[in-house]
Amino acid sequence: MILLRRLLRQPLAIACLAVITLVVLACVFASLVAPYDPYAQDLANILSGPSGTHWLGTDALGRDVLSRILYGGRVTLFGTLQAVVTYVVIGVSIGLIAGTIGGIVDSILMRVADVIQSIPALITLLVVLAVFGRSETAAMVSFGIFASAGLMRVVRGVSMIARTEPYVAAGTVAGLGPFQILWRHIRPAVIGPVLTQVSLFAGIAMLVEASLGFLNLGVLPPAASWGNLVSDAQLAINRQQWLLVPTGGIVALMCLCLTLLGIALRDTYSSKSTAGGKSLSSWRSFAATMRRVPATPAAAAPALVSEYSQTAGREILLEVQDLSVAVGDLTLVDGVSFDVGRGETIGIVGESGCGKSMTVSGLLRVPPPGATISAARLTLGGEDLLGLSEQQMHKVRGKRIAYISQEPISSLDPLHVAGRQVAEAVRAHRGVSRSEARRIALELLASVRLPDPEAVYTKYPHEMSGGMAQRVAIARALAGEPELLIADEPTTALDVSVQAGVLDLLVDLRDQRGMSLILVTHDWGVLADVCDRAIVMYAGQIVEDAPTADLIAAPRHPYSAALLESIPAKVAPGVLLPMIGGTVPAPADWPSSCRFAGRCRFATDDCTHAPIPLTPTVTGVSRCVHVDRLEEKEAADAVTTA
Ligand SMILES: Nc1ncnc2c1ncn2[C@@H]1O[C@H](COP(=O)(O)OP(=O)(O)OP(=O)(O)O)[C@@H](O)[C@H]1O
Repeated sequence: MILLRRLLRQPLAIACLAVITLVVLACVFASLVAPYDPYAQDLANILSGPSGTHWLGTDALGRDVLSRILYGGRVTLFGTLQAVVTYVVIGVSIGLIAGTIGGIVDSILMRVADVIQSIPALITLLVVLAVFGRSETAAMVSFGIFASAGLMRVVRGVSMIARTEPYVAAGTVAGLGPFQILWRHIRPAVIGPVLTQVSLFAGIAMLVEASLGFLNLGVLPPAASWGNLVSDAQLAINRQQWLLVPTGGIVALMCLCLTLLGIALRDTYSSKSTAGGKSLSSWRSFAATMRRVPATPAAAAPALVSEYSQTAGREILLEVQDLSVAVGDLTLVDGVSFDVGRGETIGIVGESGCGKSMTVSGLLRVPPPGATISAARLTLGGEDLLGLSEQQMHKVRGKRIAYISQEPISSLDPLHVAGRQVAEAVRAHRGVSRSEARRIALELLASVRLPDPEAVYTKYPHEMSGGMAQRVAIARALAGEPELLIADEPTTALDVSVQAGVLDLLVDLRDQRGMSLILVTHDWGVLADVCDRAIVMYAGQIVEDAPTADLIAAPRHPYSAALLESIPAKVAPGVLLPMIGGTVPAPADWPSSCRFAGRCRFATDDCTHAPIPLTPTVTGVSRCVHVDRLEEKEAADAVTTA
């Protein structure tokens, strides 16, 4: 609808649509509008030229040219339609299959397309006509098949790109099935380019049909088609040149209008396209299986046996052990282990590129293209998520574990109103009727404190502010009544004035619903205010995991300490903000020993020989051999302060 509305804002497109519609209707209803019988001859009035009685003149047998154009149009338009339908059915279905399934299926289908495209279409048409006894239907269907290879490539390309759109990934994580994703999100992305291609192809197919008629390979005289009318006009050209004007003109006019309409559609479509973005959003929408690996005791155990994990009465909801994400030989997340208790909030903190988002992608089993995930243990409420098939995991995502991204607007599909996207998730998870889903969606929009849920329901993402869109995304995440909500930097892209409101909302929803929260953040203020426990990540590993208050008061890893020292709020006015020298190394440069050693003021030779395991500290766990030096420093600082 948006496409149509935008198209109708272009005068040239309106004119082309009007001409095409008028001509098609006049041909379809030729028996009502044509002034004469197309076969009626008036031999006393041949090649007469335009007159009051014959507006477009008569042909060499005195037949009315206007009537023959209208009746002949039926044949040409029907032939064109046959080619277009074949082109669309084959091109769209194979393009969608190749683009959404990918892999070997895609390779095979694209090789088939290569073969089809390498066959010379016109020569093959002549063969088809010879074999099928001049059947125009066989010729036009064959032409549709040959041309469909081009459409296959277009649809495949668009659906591959659409598959990586943030709102498609968000839909997958929200628990929508592959067919719902295909119908709701990929189909609208494909419609624009398909309509453009169809319009351009229809012009070409019409020319091909007219050429067959011109060469007397289509319907035979006295039946009319636009092609054989041009042929008749050409035969009479020495006696009456006018005849070529209406017969050739109608073909030229229709081809021109179809081509201009195709160009207008293309412009409309490309101005509508939206940009993608980073995070889970730019990742693959159809998730991966997960490899089970044996636990490595040194890496996994300490995080799970820390004093905090053993707190009496603490009920563990999520347990992650030795989670790794790799792209080829490159490990991006390296043996991450932690757990989340029911109703708890865990913060994951670290500089950009430390693997926070990738850890979340691993948990959800939605890795970036080409990445593999492995873990020794992954359980939710005691259920082994590692053993689940992708179909079963799909039911967990969105329903039991929900996700909200840092890009609220791009996580919503620009083509659907907000309420519909929330209602769609409600239906996917609760299996209720449309009207019930609408009612629940309105309730959810109200629960995220949107002032006028009815009005928000009908808004498109581009009509919303970032804060409003994030509340809609949260409402959608709540559709499945999740036990765990993962929020990847949920306030980063928002205006400072609305950040606090969104965080308060998350905390209130957590408390009201008894949900657990995993917050990925760069912001220590958020950690201090909201999180029970903080997990500090550096270069794909957990380097410290401790209750937030303890970690902030006395960090047990030099990286945590350095991050805390560089918080602007902790630095006195006029004093230069301490910065951590250097940057996080790229995954290919991660050493097997301490990864922070190159930037660490405590680094010694001990740090650069062998992998450093996580070891228990008085507050949690730390991956540092100099924890005692940090503790000494803490004691010295305490004395100085006193
Ligand atoms: N598709 C990919 N292929 C290869 N490497 C990738 C891919 N996506 C991310 N990476 C790398 O993985 C590492 C971890 O990235 P990740 O996005 O998890 O970091 P992050 O801590 O979440 O950063 P940010 O705070 O900027 O979101 C980075 O070095 C990044 O360059």
